[in-house]
Amino acid sequence: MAGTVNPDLQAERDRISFEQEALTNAIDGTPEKTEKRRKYANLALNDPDFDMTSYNFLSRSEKYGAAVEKTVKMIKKIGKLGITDPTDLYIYRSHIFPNESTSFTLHADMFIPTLMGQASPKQQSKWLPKALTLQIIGTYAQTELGHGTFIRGLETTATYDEKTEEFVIHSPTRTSLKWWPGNLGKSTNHAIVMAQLIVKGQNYGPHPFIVQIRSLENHMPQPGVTLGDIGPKFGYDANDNGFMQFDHVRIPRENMLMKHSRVEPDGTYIKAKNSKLTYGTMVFVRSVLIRDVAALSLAQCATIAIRYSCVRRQSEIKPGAGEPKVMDYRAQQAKLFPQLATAYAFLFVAQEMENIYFSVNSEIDRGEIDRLPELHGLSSALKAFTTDWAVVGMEICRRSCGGHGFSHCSGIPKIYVNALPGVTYEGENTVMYLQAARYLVKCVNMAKRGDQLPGSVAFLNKKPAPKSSITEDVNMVDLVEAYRARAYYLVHMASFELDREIKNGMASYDAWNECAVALVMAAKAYGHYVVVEAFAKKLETLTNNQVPASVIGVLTLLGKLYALHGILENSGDFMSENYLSKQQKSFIYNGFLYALKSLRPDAVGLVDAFEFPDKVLDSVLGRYDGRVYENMLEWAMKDELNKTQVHESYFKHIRPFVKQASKL
Ligand SMILES: CCCCCCCCCCCCCCCCCCCCC/C=C/C(=O)SCCNC(=O)CCNC(=O)[C@H](O)C(C)(C)COP(=O)(O)OP(=O)(O)OC[C@H]1O[C@@H](n2cnc3c(N)ncnc32)[C@H](O)[C@@H]1OP(=O)(O)O
Ligand SMILES: Cc1cc2nc3c(=O)[nH]c(=O)nc-3n(C[C@H](O)[C@H](O)[C@H](O)COP(=O)(O)OP(=O)(O)OC[C@H]3O[C@@H](n4cnc5c(N)ncnc54)[C@H](O)[C@@H]3O)c2cc1C
Repeated sequence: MAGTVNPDLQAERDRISFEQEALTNAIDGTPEKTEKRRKYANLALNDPDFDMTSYNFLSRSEKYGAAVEKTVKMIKKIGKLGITDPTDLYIYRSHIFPNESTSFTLHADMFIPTLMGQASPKQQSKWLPKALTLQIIGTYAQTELGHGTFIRGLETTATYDEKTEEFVIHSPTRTSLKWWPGNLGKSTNHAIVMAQLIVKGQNYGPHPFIVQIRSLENHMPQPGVTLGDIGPKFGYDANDNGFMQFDHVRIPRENMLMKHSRVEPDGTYIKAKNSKLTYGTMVFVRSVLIRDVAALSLAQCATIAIRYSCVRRQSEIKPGAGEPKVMDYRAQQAKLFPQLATAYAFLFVAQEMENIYFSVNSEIDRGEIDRLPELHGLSSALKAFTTDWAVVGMEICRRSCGGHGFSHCSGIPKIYVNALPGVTYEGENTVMYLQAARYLVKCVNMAKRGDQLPGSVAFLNKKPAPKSSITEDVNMVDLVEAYRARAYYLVHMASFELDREIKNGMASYDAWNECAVALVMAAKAYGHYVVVEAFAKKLETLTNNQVPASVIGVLTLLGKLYALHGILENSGDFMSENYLSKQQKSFIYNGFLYALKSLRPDAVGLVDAFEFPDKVLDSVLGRYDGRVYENMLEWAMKDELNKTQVHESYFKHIRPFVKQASKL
């Protein structure tokens, strides 16, 4: 019956043990934040102007065209509605473009943040009003055909000409072509270009420059600029990731973004307090990705897979007793509940990362840069750790939907391919782990000298107990301590290996490469520890804020499940040096099984609490009403192949072939 909820799903909702609204508030951060999210989400969702053809049935060019059309409509609405706060804008946008790029994604997420973080106040007053009102539309053009990771290896040059007080932007080689920048192929007319700054023959390294790349009149490339789209990709269809070549393009001196370092008219170079401040936009996006790409994408896939698993019936548990919901198979719970718990864990650690980002950033704005290394180390580790696990988890969710998980009707492929490049962009994950490890190794040496380490690395100041105190009644405190111990030992082990190679006469750079396996393991263990600890801290905060006990109860189970699952998956680490005994390992295993069983009745409630609207999930399998079978056929009929009964290729190829074959 249309309009009613599938009784199997309704039965799940009827037995939820906790106060769902309070949990939703905890996910959002506060009740006020929930209210705000709902307000801006509903503005987008209830607007008939944004009811467009389903994304899944469009060609790449149509997807791009639809994105441009929707983007322009959205911008007009934003003006009318007077939405200005970045978070409100983000909520509004993400309900119009769920798991898709807008034509101005890079403009909003990197071009404007770069102007805010890298331009001097005078430059900001010139460029920001134009950017905020879309008189200019920009992207962030750093990566080249030959170099993405190694920014110091970029080949694009910005050579200062003192006579004209201009920079000459040039692409000297084929590998220096800018390659990948989002929205560069077709949409934008300006770019922040990262180029090697050359003044009086001296190279001062990569710096940001603002360059007009297309005419504001007819959108044709500016003289000396060659532009295009880089072609089809694994996903990200609506985004016109592009290429760009410069042939001695002149820009005024004032177009170098000069908040941190400057070039005076006479060519005098004034260097930044820390040259890595130039990389600030990447740190910002890495911090944001943890929630907006890793946590939310995984939470959406878990929602789809768990709802569907409560509607899907298959096989038998007890012979002859009928087909159970696939959610009732313990093996299905063991696949999906850890993904659900991970989504929660990533949402909570993202809240912490956001607080740290803003606090360190305001210190930087005051000229205090002491905490920059921690911000870089932590955001690198968490960006890599959360995106790595999110894509693994999303694939597990997809498989848990059986065959239908492979269809776009599940909604999972779209979410997955949108999140997948998060493991590569903004710093390839292995490279990010190694950056975090670089910081951790330094911290070990500082701790050895007796320095007190800050925030997330303070754990390196105190040697953990040699044995875990985990008992049969596993609790969050012991679990956090186990993760702390694992991170401590793996970081020390990597640091020890490095020192040993160097003492044995190896050059430090070769030793670094030799020890990369241990260093990556150490950074992963650090990321894992930070996530588990953030979960425990969130539980503490919620308890202190008198959140209902039912919510604390179910979240504690989820927190434990996340931590227990991680130990089972990495038991070698935890059992080395007998930190965890065989008996304790059995406590962990039993605790895991207990958590699966205990969470089962609340599974649907726990995903409903995320409040992803159907329009965002765009999933027949994960519909709120659970009416999956009633809608699959209708969905499939939208495909172009179903527009005619007999495809034209039959007349062109099959019929002539069959006719000919029948004559033989
Ligand atoms: C948190 C805020 C929440 C806000 C909420 C408000 C809501 C607002 C809404 C916002 C919208 C959100 C939307 C989210 C969706 C986002 C989608 C965006 C689409 C993204 C598209 C993709 C774009 C890109 O990919 S851009 C290109 C990115 N490229 C990279 O990341 C390149 C990676 N490489 C590097 O970063 C470096 O080159 C590196 C680190 C690998 C090495 O650099 P190096 O120059 O070779 O340096 P090295 O010699 O190794 O190190 C020297 C020294 O410097 C330290 N270091 C390096 N980097 C940094 C840094 N960034 N900061 C500080 N320190 C740094 C390094 O550790 C060394 O230190 P020492 O050991 O002490 O010498
Ligand atoms: C969808 C998408 C959107 C993008 N958008 C933008 C954009 O808007 N603007 C922009 O400027 N760029 C953009 N990029 C580019 C992106 O930032 C780079 O691809 C990314 O930083 C990785 O760099 P790379 O491609 O050079 O990888 P590589 O560095 O070539 O990586 C290849 C392999 O080498 C390994 N490796 C490299 N260096 C090291 C090392 N030091 N130690 C150990 N292993 C190493 C890596 O781990 C990886 O396995 C985008 C990319 C994608 C996929």
